Amino acid sequence: MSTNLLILGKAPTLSELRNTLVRLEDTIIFALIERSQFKHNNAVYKAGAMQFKDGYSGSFLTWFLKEVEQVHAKVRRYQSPDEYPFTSNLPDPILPPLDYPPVLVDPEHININDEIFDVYVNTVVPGITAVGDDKNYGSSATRDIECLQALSRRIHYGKFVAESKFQDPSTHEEYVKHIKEKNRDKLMELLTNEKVEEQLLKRLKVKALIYGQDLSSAIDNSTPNAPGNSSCTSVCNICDDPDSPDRAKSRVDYDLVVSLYRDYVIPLTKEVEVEYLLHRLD
Ligand SMILES: O=C(O)C(=O)C[C@]1(C(=O)O)C=C[C@@H](O)C=C1
Repeated sequence: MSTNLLILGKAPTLSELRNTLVRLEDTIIFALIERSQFKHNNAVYKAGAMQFKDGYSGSFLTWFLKEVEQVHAKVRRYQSPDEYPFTSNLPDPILPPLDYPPVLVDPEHININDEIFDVYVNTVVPGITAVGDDKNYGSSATRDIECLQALSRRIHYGKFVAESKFQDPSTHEEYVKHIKEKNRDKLMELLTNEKVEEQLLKRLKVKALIYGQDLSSAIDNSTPNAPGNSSCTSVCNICDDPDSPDRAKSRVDYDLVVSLYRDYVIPLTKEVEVEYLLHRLD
């Protein structure tokens, strides 16, 4: 987990927030790599597939998530303004509250974890894992929870990003106008920075290529396209050829990581930003 900017006593700047988003890319890629070592294991996600002694009829993942969140709630995880639970009716913390300086104005307490859970279980997991069942249910669900928490934190960070954009004197009046008119499209247009998105997707591909490598081949100089091999000309020194044998050996499909961000992580972050802004003046 990266340094928590939110207990430092001042509102983080947009560039500090973007640095946190960049660090979270690493957390998310490694979490996906960890999950992808196990098969799909559909029994983890299917309600009723596993028999609970207490008669619980949901899925193993939802049961596990609830148990984990109960413990985390007790040590005040969800009092941090960048942490959002997936389950409800959680216990109160057993520790005194921490004093977070108020940065957000979030009257609706926006939480889109249901949507994140749905995308993760139905799209991400089948995409990053091999078909089949290897019975590693506990290990798979543990990794799932790590992925879900990292994705949720990243996406809900959109609130802080939106707040910093709202406070920026160069665009403040425009934001106020669109918020007052409840103009969702104009807000989306104003907060979108295509260049930042483009750079992010490029960086992500390089990271996923590098982090996904099997390093046992990288230290063998005779391996074509191994990092350090002078014949490789790509930016990260790793072959990006879809037919390369290195690609088949990658621990995670880098194009899938890029499409996860392009199709879900960035759009959901922007959805959080717009929702937050729409209620900013309530
Ligand atoms: O960095 C920003 O300005 C953001 O709002 C974050 C983010 C993202 O999700 O990475 C979302 C919207 C922008 O178009 C660019 C990037």
